[in-house]
Amino acid sequence: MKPLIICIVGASGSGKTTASMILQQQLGWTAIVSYTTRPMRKGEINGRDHWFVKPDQVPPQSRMCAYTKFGGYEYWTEWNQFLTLFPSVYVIDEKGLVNLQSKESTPFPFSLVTIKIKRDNLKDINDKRKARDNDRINIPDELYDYVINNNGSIENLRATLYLTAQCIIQKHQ
Ligand SMILES: Nc1ncnc2c1ncn2[C@@H]1O[C@H](COP(=O)(O)OP(=O)(O)OP(=O)(O)O)[C@@H](O)[C@H]1O
Repeated sequence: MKPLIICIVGASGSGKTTASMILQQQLGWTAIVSYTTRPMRKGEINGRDHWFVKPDQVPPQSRMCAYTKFGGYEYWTEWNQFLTLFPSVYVIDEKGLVNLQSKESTPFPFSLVTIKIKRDNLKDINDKRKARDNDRINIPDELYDYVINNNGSIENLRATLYLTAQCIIQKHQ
């Protein structure tokens, strides 16, 4: 069976990290944590939100699987991170997803499942983070495997993700 990577995409503050944590806690799925040159924000934890590294620690492209530049900072994962227990959850931006999709069959095959998280009224997100969303490319909703509206409570999100995960498991077993 091919490794299964669940890619979670969405605007800043839409709930991607929350969704990833729920899937890890609820289903025991592992997370693929990307490296970044972005400085750590308050409340973030190295190894949970990202692996935070200095610009001079960026490896050569040949070691990278998915790569994106977003808001002036680099984000990537390395091939060896995909050699884990599966399914794995991977919070990724649209450019990184397109990059990853282009590598789905090389150098070893894996299956991608894409989930878009949408949330209205992102009033808590500051302008700097909103401005960075201008760096994003638009992937139409219909090209995602699942689109989840995160406009209710976190409990609602938890319930929707549980059902979505059951669908994913059924399809890929
Ligand atoms: N359904 C919800 N109800 C209430 N709060 C929520 C809900 N979903 C997410 N949040 C809260 O919104 C904030 C942003 O969520 P989260 O960090 O998961 O977003 P994100 O998409 O990962 O953001 P970023 O891309 O900027 O890292 C967090 O404080 C989270 O607890």
